[in-house]
Amino acid sequence: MSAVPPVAAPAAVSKAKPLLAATDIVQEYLQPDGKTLRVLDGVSLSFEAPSINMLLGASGCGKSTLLRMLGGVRPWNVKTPTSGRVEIDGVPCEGPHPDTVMVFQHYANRPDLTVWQNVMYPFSFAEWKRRVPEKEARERVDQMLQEVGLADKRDQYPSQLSGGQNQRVALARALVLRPKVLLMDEPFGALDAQTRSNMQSLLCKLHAAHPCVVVFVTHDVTEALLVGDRVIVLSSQPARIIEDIHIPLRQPRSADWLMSAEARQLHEQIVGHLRATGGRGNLRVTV
Ligand SMILES: Nc1ncnc2c1ncn2[C@@H]1O[C@H](COP(=O)(O)OP(=O)(O)OP(=O)(O)O)[C@@H](O)[C@H]1O
Repeated sequence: MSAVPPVAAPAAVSKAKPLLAATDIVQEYLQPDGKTLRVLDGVSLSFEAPSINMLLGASGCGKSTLLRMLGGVRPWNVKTPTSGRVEIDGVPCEGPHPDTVMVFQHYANRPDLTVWQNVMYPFSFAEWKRRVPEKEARERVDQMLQEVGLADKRDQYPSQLSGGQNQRVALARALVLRPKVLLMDEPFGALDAQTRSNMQSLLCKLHAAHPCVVVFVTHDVTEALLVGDRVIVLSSQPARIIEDIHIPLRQPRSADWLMSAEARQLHEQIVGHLRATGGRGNLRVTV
């Protein structure tokens, strides 16, 4: 009998840990009537490389719940997540993480601080004092204000700024920390169309200069297509992932591209999913 030739052992495949990963996430909330509301149902997502990832879904489906969870923000009286896990760089994320920052629609600028002081503000906390020497922090703030186009407003207060300018301050305060993960909850939702478009372009520019994983909640399909490298669509409550689209064309994407056959097909696909989920209102479709 001839000997069976030895089979070569497969080469070890080294797989980099994702920058951010959520695995089998279930979130349930106890309702005032004693019933349990399941909001997220087995959501798994992983983000390997710097990219802008848009999260779309009907109002109330659980987008903010998922986003806050990715940032380690836990409601004080609720076990979050009910089951499943979030990891940053392969390490379980149990609470707010220094490499993760959040930007909200209501930009949370301190009214008693100037623009410069607002962007410098995170460096007043012990963790950031330890991480970044004061001289470097000041240089970073000056540089960020240049990048967001607010160098000439550095001594003004938030009440003296427009909504778009205030959101630039919030974005500068987030990116000055050079985060690995930037979580954005409808950051441009309250802005007029022109300002919103300017902010979308600015975000793409800033992201190219400061690569990180951005997870961006929006109701706006056009915004998702213009800004996102990836568009993740959630079903209505309880949320599951029903579509995960990678957009190969690099930003900045033009309004002309939105009229292309490729963009129109993607738009129809996403809107179709959102409509099929029964989208309880609040779905903005702007193409
Ligand atoms: N701490 C909590 N306790 C109880 N229920 C909660 C809590 N936080 C959120 N919920 C419920 O979870 C559901 C999802 O809320 P969430 O804010 O995550 O949705 P969303 O998709 O971001 O909504 P929207 O698009 O309207 O902002 C809602 O029904 C909400 O009432």
